[in-house]
Order: sequence, then C-alpha cells, then structure tokens
Amino acid sequence: MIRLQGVGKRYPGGKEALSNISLHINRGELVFVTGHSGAGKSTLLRLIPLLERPTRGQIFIASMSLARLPRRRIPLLRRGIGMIFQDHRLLYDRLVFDNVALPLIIAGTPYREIGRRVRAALDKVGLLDKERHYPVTLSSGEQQRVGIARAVVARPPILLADEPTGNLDPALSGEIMRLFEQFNELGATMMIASHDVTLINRLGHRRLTLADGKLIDDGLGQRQEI
Ligand SMILES: Nc1ncnc2c1ncn2[C@@H]1O[C@H](COP(=O)(O)OP(=O)(O)OP(=O)(O)O)[C@@H](O)[C@H]1O
Repeated sequence: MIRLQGVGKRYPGGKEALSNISLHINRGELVFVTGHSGAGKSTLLRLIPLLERPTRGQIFIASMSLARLPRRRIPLLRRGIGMIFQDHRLLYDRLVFDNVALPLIIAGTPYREIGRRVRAALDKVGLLDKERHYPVTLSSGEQQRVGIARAVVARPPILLADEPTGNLDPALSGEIMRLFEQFNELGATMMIASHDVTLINRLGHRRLTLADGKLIDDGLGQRQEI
C-alpha cells in the first residue's frame, strides 16, 4: 500500500532529515514509527500526502508513483489519507460539528449524508454530545478526539498519526490507541509516529525505528547498519 524506495529528504539549507529509506507497508497493516527527537518521524509521515516532497528516491501509494502525480491530483491523493496531529490543528472559530464535517464538504458529499456521517464519527470517539461546542471549550484529550473524528469521517484507506498521544495521560493514550486499532481492524492502513515506547511495546505491532534520518530497524527482523 505504501512503498518507499531509496527515499531521502533534505530541507532547503538544512541537513539530511531522511536518507536512503526503503520500506513497504502492506494494505491493512498498523505500523508504529519510533526514534529520538529529530530522527525524522514527522518528515517521513509528511512525505506520504506530499506535504513535503522527497529530494531523492520514489514513493508509491497503492502502486502509484507520487513523483508522476500531476499537481492537480494532489487534493485527490490527500482525500484518501487521514492525518492526525499532536497539536490537533482544529479550526477554533468553528463548531466541533463543522470541524469534523470539513473533509466531507471538500469531497462534495451530499448535504443530507454529512450530518449522519459526522455524528457516526463523533459517536465513535465518544463526543456526540459536544457537536455544538467550540473546540476551545474542550479538554486537550477531547480536542484530540475531534481531530481523530475529522481524520476518519471520510473513511480514508490510509491514516497517519503524528504523536497522537503526546499530550495525554496514559489512560487516555491507551483509549486512543484502542480506537486506532479498531479503525485498523476495519481495514485502514495506519502509520503512527510515537515516542511512547511503553505503549508501543504493550500493543505489539510492527515497529519502524529511525535514528538520525536512517531506518535502523524495519520491524521485520532486518536490522540495518547505522
Ligand atoms: N521545515 C523544516 N526545515 C528545516 N529542517 C527541518 C524542517 N522540519 C524538520 N527539519 C529537521 O529535520 C530533522 C527531522 O525532523 P522531524 O521533525 O522529522 O523529526 P521527528 O523525529 O519527528 O522529531 P520530533 O520527535 O522531535 O517531532 C530535524 O533535524 C529537524 O530539525
């Protein structure tokens, strides 16, 4: 589903954030991405919806080469990828309902469908009673769950989460990971970047380990030289 071949990323004027990354994530897999601060986890996730472009190598999503994707097709690529950020990135002047509805509006979903699907997504994250609230009136964990509802509402085949439990206590982190496992069981291919080694160990999914921009372990028993 997601394949990288010899991918490198150097930010303008910066050092190499990723170098020579090759990996393959199968359809329906749930994979953790771990590594020290600055190891390249966010950069790796940002390459997949083309929020950043690689400076070397090739990325394929469902066998389609991103290098060959015309610029006008990028919005369509992004509609198939739900993203969850640590800092939520909600629209604070819009109600919870409107935040979650956004991907459906962008996708041109018929109006009568929107209410039903937004409520189904809010129900899934336990926030059905908050649809008429503004995000600022919610706790950090609730805001994170609004972000998750927004990411899954259009049922994208790929979900990417960047430190989704970074600000949350262990109980809430565990709850959010269980939600992710449910989405994965429904078929979503998932990449979750996280520092939370205790939680990752407990859940026991495949783990990609980055160090200084290199993939030092692909979680398949093939440890690479740094
Ligand atoms: N927009 C940018 N411009 C220049 N350098 C960047 C940019 N974004 C990231 N970097 C650099 O690329 C490297 C990898 O950063 P990245 O954010 O991907 O790491 P990370 O593993 O997600 O770190 P953290 O866990 O702290 O979020 C770092 O050296 C960082 O300073």
